[in-house]
Amino acid sequence: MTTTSIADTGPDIECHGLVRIFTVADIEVQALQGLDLLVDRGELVALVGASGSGKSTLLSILSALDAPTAGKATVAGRDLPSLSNRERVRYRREVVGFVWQQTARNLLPYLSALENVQLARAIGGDRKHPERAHELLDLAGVADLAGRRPAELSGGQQQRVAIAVALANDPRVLLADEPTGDLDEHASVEVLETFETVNRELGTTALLVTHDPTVSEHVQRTVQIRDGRTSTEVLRWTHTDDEGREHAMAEEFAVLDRVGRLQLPDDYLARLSLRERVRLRLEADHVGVWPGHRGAPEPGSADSGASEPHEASDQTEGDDPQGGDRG
Ligand SMILES: Nc1ncnc2c1ncn2[C@@H]1O[C@H](COP(=O)(O)OP(=O)(O)OP(=O)(O)O)[C@@H](O)[C@H]1O
Repeated sequence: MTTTSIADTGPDIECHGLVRIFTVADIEVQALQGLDLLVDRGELVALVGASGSGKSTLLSILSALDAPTAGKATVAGRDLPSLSNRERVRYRREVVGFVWQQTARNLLPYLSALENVQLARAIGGDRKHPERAHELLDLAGVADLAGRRPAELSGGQQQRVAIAVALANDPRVLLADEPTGDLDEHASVEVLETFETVNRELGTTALLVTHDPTVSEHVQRTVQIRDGRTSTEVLRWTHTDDEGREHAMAEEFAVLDRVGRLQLPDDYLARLSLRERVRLRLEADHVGVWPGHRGAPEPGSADSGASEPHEASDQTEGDDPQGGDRG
């Protein structure tokens, strides 16, 4: 469904400094600790991360099921924390579609695949185009199973019907929480390929939260979340060489937030014993990072002196990210 209130420019998902604190028995858990995330219109992005890193918390906020403690969360131009109850219902019906891990949350067991899609369309207010439900099942590769109920479908088939249901009202953004969590490898690939097809054919923006290591082969970007913040991203693209052969390319980046923070990968920290404080040096085209603890090797010769030990009086208190050698 196209509504005039949906923004046509800018990223489809925009989170800045997102914080979510849960308080249980006077103990605070910081599930999201200033998370930044941008997903452009038409992107297919996977969000991965260890258990407890904050993935489901983020998805609950983007689904407008939960509100952040602080920070900004915008989807298709809608400022989620400021939505009224009524706007939230419309948002969930018209702007976003959901695919959950559990079939019971996606499909009604006593309706056929086709009836599940038709019902979702009717709830969205469109009873005029019955052929659309067939088209969506066809897009998801399950048109021949239209008359079957969920119990008569395999797990992978159920999830592909669930994708058709999620698309019933032509949402701008598709959100999926562990959509392949209960599936074997073969069925997972079929479901991930269905997300790819939907993204390619309909241009629907999609964010898939997953533990599935094979997801990276099916998306343009994999964002890693660590301790409630996005830490690294892997971008993928196809390079065509001079002989016309296509090569799948990938490169990993650290995420730099708006105030210049980044998380170094765990294995870098371990390999160089980086902890507590590090020395930084600004070079012509890069920034060097060295261990900063006492006895650690000093950076090699350099004339910039950006992070050399220096008189404390040269520095405004709090300006020195390394803390210098003030001990
Ligand atoms: N309702 C809640 N009350 C208290 N703490 C919560 C609540 N929901 C999540 N948390 C805590 O917030 C942190 C992030 O949880 P979250 O479920 O977002 O992680 P996750 O990355 O989705 O994990 P998993 O992959 O296991 O689903 C965890 O420490 C979790 O215990």
